[in-house]
Amino acid sequence: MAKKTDIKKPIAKKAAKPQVDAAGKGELKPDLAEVRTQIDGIDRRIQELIAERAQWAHQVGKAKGKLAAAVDYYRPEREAQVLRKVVDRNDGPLSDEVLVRLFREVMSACLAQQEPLKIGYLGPEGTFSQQAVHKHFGHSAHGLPLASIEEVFQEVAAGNADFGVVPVENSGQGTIQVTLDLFLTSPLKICGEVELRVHQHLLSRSGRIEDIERIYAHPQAFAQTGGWLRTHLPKAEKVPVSSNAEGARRARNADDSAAIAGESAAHVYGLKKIAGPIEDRSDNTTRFLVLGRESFPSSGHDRTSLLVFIRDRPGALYGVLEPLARRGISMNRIESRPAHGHLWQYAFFIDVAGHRDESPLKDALDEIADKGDEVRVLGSYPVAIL
Ligand SMILES: O=C(O)C(=O)C[C@]1(C(=O)O)C=C[C@@H](O)C=C1
Repeated sequence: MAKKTDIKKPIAKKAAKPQVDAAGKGELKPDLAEVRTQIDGIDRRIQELIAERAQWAHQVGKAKGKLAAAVDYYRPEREAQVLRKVVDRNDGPLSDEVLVRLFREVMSACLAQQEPLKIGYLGPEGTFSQQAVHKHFGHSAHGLPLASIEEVFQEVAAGNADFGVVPVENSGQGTIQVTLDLFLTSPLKICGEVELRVHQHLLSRSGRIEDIERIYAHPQAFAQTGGWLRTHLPKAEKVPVSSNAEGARRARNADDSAAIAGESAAHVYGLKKIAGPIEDRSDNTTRFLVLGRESFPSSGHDRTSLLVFIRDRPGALYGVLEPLARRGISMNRIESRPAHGHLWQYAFFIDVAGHRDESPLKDALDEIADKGDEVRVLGSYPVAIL
């Protein structure tokens, strides 16, 4: 839980009066009807406050002037600041995760008053990408399931989706290379990141493990559950498919088939859970990036993704990293990919702390650009909040 900065307020103005319990053991318990009266009163106040907040959010919309579309009202840096304040104020009993989720939904609904945002993601429905969309944009945003990560890039670039959500790395399996490669040629900006705990489940029509001869899953899901599968279903045929939800869709049609997918796919495709969670590592987390067409200002706690094309000369990579290190800028990721069209030349994807418009990162980027290496800022965006 967050650092406590607030004085704890009473939960209700008037606490429910305790009573002696029916069994007469001397234990005090509150009167149920009175507790419910208190809850009714609080609910009324919460509802009034949510309505009042929605009216103010509408005023914010007007203050921004007459803008063309919903996408112009969305402010990721402001949302991050609102959520950080929620975490900072939290004094329990609900967890930071729960409160952030609730406040995200409130903001999502406030923004959708103008018009819901359209968010492209790797479909079909029931994928972890869809869960990431809900986690970051709330349920008032309109999800647009697309056939491939490439299509997510294309639809955002063409303006058919306001933003896109694409997976970029998994804590156990590493980088999703297709995503990085698409940045080599895309003009899109990264304007957010989402971290999602990924829980895999074995799902089938009957829910009986003894029926299973074939398993459908995305190659990443097979990699994340290899240990469990070797122990429990060593003889089953493994069929790789384009997404876990696609596997669930196939498993729906045959009693001898199962899919590895998230719980939401079980609901969407009417499957039963055979076992889960079955991932080999309990901290299995996937990081997603939010793609947009614009850059946003600093939120006060940001990360910047850079794409650096290194010319073939001694110490070239050092020349890029040294100005960052000298200023104490921490780097939490570096990844190289072959630069398209240049044999044996490499593009480096580097994530660093800070925002491109603020010192010390701004000064370091100016210095690197002066040396002649090509540095593209893919985006500066708020560090993921829970
Ligand atoms: O503060 C703003 O700019 C708003 O539009 C309000 C609000 C909110 O509900 O707090 C709604 C949507 C934006 O993405 C950010 C914040």
